[in-house]
Amino acid sequence: MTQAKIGIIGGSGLYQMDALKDRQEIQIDTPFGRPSDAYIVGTLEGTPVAFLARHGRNHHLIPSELPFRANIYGMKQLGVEYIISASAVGSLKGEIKPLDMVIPDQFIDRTSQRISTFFGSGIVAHIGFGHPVCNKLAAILGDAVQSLALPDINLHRGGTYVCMEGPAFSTIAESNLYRSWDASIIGMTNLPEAKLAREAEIAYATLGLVTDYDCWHRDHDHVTVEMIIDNLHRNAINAQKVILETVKQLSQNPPISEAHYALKYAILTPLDKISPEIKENLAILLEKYLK
Ligand SMILES: CSC[C@H]1O[C@H](OP(=O)(O)O)[C@H](O)[C@@H]1O
Ligand SMILES: Nc1ncnc2[nH]cnc12
Repeated sequence: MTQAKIGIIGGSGLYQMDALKDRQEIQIDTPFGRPSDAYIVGTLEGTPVAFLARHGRNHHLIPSELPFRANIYGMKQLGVEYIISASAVGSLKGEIKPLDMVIPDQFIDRTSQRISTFFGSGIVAHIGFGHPVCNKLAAILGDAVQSLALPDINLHRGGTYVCMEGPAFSTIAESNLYRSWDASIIGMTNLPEAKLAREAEIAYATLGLVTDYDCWHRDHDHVTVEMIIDNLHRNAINAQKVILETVKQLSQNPPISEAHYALKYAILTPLDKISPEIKENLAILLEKYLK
């Protein structure tokens, strides 16, 4: 199978990378089912990357339906070691305005219907998740945004992303609750992805692309898809520039991330007590520990 060390997950509005050359569509089947769509593997200015549209290219999957495990496992099968995730988010702070970019360093889980682990059914592992984002990848992403100096767009390094279930947006009471927790942005997808990426020993960082002020701001209408569609398009153009620059910097100097050895001390079940079936299903995650 064609391999790529860098994976890109495109969210709402970002369904492809225009600059991707030598494209190959790769359909992958995983022990956790089919990913959201085919991976588009190709090169960005000479660097191999794998792109996946999180909701499918035609945006046909709601956040609760996303096959998160298959998406991350598929990336692992392609040899991905770094995932750059692009996501539309609502702002929970006055100083974070639509079209700004936020690189969160924390998450709060408000989901209820997601499977966020590869483990269970006979194998127990507990990864550390105090720092859910790879700080080295996040720094490269932030430097890429800064080096582009996009007019009128502020970069916010750090901040807490609230991951809600959706698909309906929040109530005012919920939005104000998250504000009282000092959270910065809200979305519906990134937490399960970040957790599974960590279990798969893939460094993960998010480029949050702000589309709205959710529903808490007195001077702004409550978020609707109709209201944010224009911002989604503008963000998708900016996101592609940032991703291109990030890939350039990352390929020149790929850092070793703590994510790359997240499973080293995480597995509690003795390896010789793990069934052959589990070993086969999780082969790609466990192979370096089973040698
Ligand atoms: C654009 S409306 C809400 C939708 O957008 C975000 O998607 P993604 O994170 O994939 O960019 C949010 O999480 C919701 O799924
Ligand atoms: N206000 C919001 N709430 C949840 N997800 C979002 N994605 C973009 N804006 C959002």
